[in-house]
Amino acid sequence: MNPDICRERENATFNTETLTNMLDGSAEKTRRRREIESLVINDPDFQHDDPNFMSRSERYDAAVKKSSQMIMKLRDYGISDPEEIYFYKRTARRTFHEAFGLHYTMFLPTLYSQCTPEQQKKWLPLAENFKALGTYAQTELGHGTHIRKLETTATYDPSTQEFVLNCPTVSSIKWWPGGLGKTSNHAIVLAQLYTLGKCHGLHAFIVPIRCMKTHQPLPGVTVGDIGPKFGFEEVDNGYLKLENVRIPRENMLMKYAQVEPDGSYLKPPSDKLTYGTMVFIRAMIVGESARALSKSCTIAIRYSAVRHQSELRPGEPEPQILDYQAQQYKLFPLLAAAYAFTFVGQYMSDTYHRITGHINQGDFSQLPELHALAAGLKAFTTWTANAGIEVCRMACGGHGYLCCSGLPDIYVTFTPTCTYEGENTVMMLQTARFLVKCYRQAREGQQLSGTVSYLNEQQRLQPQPVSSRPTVVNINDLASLVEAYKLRAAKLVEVAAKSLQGELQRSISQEDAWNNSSIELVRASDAHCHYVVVELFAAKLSEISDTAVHSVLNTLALLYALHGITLNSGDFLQLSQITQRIKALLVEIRPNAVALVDSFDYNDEMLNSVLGRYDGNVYESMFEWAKRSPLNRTEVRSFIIFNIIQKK
Ligand SMILES: CCCCCCCC/C=C\CCCC(=O)SCCNC(=O)CCNC(=O)[C@H](O)C(C)(C)COP(=O)(O)OP(=O)(O)OC[C@H]1O[C@@H](n2cnc3c(N)ncnc32)[C@H](O)[C@@H]1OP(=O)(O)O
Ligand SMILES: Cc1cc2nc3c(=O)[nH]c(=O)nc-3n(C[C@H](O)[C@H](O)[C@H](O)COP(=O)(O)OP(=O)(O)OC[C@H]3O[C@@H](n4cnc5c(N)ncnc54)[C@H](O)[C@@H]3O)c2cc1C
Repeated sequence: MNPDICRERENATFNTETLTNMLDGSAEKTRRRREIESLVINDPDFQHDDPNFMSRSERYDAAVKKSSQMIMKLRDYGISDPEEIYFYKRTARRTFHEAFGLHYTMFLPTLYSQCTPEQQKKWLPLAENFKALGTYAQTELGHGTHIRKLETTATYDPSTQEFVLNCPTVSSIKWWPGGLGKTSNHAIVLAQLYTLGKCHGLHAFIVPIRCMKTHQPLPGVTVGDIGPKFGFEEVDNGYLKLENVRIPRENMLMKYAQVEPDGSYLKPPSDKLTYGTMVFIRAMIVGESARALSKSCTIAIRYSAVRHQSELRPGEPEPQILDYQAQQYKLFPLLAAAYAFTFVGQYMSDTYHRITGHINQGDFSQLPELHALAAGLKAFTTWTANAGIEVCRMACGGHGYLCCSGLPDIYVTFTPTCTYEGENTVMMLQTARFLVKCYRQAREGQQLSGTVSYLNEQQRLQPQPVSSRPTVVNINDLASLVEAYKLRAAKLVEVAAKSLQGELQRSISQEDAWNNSSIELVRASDAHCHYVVVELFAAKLSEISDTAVHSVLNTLALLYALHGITLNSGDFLQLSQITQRIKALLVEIRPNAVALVDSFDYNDEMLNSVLGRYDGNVYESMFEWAKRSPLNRTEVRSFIIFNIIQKK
């Protein structure tokens, strides 16, 4: 064990196992998680070479094999709990997505949430036994964000009681769905529904695309892979062109809207229920932001504890780079954000399941807030985590740029979360739409609830414009900082609402007024989400009984809140005092930095990083990894080429 990393662990002021248990929910949950992870770690079938040594095709083939093995093994182990399946899979797939990913994350959830009981009786056994292997085909070449303008059509033919699906233009070709290129034999296709000559907008249909016996594309189906991407090499994102493909009427997902055999249309309680799967994934991505950022911090902080470089005091040995204030200022706010997002991810998941429970009982009243919260937190956390992974990579110097560091793979796998499932800017504007509506309701004296109730508070406190009030904070008191974030959010929501109002008074259209206020609208959503994150971090602290753990997390929470103020100093005051306080907090966190990342409890296999190894023996393992590179399988390669050139 590297002596530096040993010393770091000896210096910790809290028990990492206590914090790990808290993150898992209990000591028993930690034990069970580790037990499941060890099933993968000790399984020779999952001890394979680094995908970075493979071609794209080899990576895809290996991913399909792994997905298949996981299905069989989970069955053999009798593991059926969704959370335990997730622990098993995330250990086996390490940093990468799996070939069957869309089947699990979007195809199955759509069947669960949008099929009638009769449809579930038919399709769930097929899908749960992987006879029907599916994807979620919504995006087209011409439209990803503006889904009301998607062009694929599903036209009802009452004479045969079938829908006829068509992609009438090049821009209507389905493009991007994961698992579409080679893997899936079915797709949930989002198409404009036409019946009795009228268009009823976007609805979901189960469309067979390949023969379940031969896996060949079915008649009228053109399907394939869209080619190499920035990352996601294990996933065959594909294209799909449908030409007069007929499906039975019963293949329209009819839990909320129906088409009768005669073609008459029965509309849903809300036309946004078709969008339900997207809300689910957005809510789940918040937790993925926490995991990607916490893995990156684990790698960068452990490496910074064993890397010695440069000279801090003349004549002294080279210090650990973790002792540089500049290195601490890069990494510790991200460590704080990783903990913050872990708690927000838990809150978002709980809130999603609570509200969808009400929706399943027919109460749709909280759907707008769920949509706004999932959209905003997905954008807020992925933008922060995306930038943070890059900071962690660069904080590791040249070795961070090596694939064996794990950081490039984490980055290229995570970065599309800022785009898919709702492009982040668009998502922030969706949240802003909800905030402006709530602001206006508060002004009219309506009582708000949930995460926007502060808009009532700010109205009651002082009727004059919120934006005129100074923000004074006690920079050592988290509750005071939460109030500052709340006031900032209220201010920026008011600024955005007043910008809209001003634009409208210039007698331009609602739409132009909206577009001309987009900067303020996005900033208002960002401030709202930032307040929610800080508030949830503070709320979590109140649940922690262990004084040592409470103390170290309180320090992280103060750092997260104060650092956020420096990033948005225009919205707050007292900058110099805050900078000094931040420096003092960095010093406080320093002895616990490694213990804090240890508490995330990522085993080396899942971390997949020679820099972030638990034992800190970085250089030895880097050299071993490099020697396994395919280019090193032969000594004389470029020399032969060189000789050929020389002889010409
Ligand atoms: C288990 C872990 C999983 C995590 C990892 C997963 C890995 C998987 C890898 C990749 C998967 C990627 C899959 C995809 O990308 S699928 C495609 C995703 N596409 C999108 O997200 C499209 C984004 N665009 C939209 O959602 C919409 O176009 C829109 C931007 C929201 C606009 O929609 P629309 O034009 O209809 O709406 P308006 O803006 O006019 O608003 C009208 C009212 O509707 C409300 N609204 C909008 N959307 C929703 C919704 N989803 N739910 C509820 N309500 C919604 C909106 O608030 C307006 O309400 P109001 O009352 O103000 O009128
Ligand atoms: C790795 C990956 C996996 C994917 N998997 C799937 C999948 O399985 N199934 C599926 O259906 N799709 C999938 N997608 C597609 C994804 O959902 C879309 O790319 C995403 O919705 C963004 O749409 P777009 O690509 O059309 O971008 P656009 O909407 O064209 O965005 C381009 C730019 O325009 C801006 N913009 C657009 N509209 C507005 C607006 N109203 N106001 C302000 N600015 C605006 C955006 O902010 C952005 O900067 C995947 C994408 C990726 C990268």
